[in-house]
Amino acid sequence: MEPEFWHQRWRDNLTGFHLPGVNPQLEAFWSHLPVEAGDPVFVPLCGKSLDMLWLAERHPVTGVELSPIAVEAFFEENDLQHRPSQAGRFSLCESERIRILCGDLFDLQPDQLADIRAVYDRASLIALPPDMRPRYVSHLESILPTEVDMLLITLDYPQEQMGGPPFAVSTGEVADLFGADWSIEHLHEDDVLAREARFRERGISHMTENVFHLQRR
Ligand SMILES: C[S@@+](CC[C@H](N)C(=O)[O-])C[C@H]1O[C@@H](n2cnc3c(N)ncnc32)[C@H](O)[C@@H]1O
Repeated sequence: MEPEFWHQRWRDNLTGFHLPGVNPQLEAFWSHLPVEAGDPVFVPLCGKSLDMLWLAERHPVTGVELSPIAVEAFFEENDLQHRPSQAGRFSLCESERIRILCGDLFDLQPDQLADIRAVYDRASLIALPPDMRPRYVSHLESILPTEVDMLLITLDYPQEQMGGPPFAVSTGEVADLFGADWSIEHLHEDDVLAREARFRERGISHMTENVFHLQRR
C-alpha cells in the first residue's frame, strides 16, 4: 500500500476501520502486559483511534500516522489542546499526554522511541499487504528498545474472498514474523463476522479476531 492510497482514503472519508469507541480487546487484554502506569506506549499507524485516549489515561502515548487529516481530526474531535512543531521529517502534534508524529513509520528513527515500553497494534500489521509485513516488523524491531511488549490484534479470513485492507494474517504468519525474536502468547480468538456487517456484505464466510501478547527481551 503506497502512502497515496491512505491519503486518498482520508480525503474521501473512507475510514470504516475507525471505531466510534474504545476497542473492547484493548480494555480486556491490556492488563496482560507487564507494563506499569507511566510507561510510555507507542501506537503505530494510529489513525485517529480513540484507543489512544484510553491508553493516555495510563501512559504517555506516541503515535505515528501518515495522514495530517487524521492527526488534526484526532485532536479537534476530542477537544484536545495541541501544539504543532517539526521533528525531523515529521510534523509533530502534541497534547499533554499524547503526541502524534505525522509522517511515514518507515522514516522513524530509534531515538524517537527510545523510552517506549509497550506497543499497541490494532489494524496496523493487517493494514499492510503481505510483502510489506516483514519490512514493518523488522523496522519496528530496529526502532524499538530491546525490552518491549506488544498487544497485537489481527484478523483472519479466507483472503481469496476479499482484497485487503484489512488483510488476513494467520496465527502461523504471526509466528513466522515474530517468532525469532519475540515470545508469543495467543490470548484470545473470537468469531467476529456476526458483528461485522461490512465484511458479511462483502461475502466473507468466516472471520476471526486474534489477540496476542508479544514480548521481546
Ligand atoms: C487501517 S488504519 C488503522 C488506524 C488505527 N490503528 C485504528 O485502529 O483506527 C491504518 C492507518 O495507518 C496509516 N498508515 C498507513 N501506512 C502508514 C505508514 N507507512 N506510516 C504511518 N501511517 C501509515 C493510514 O493512514 C491509516 O490511518
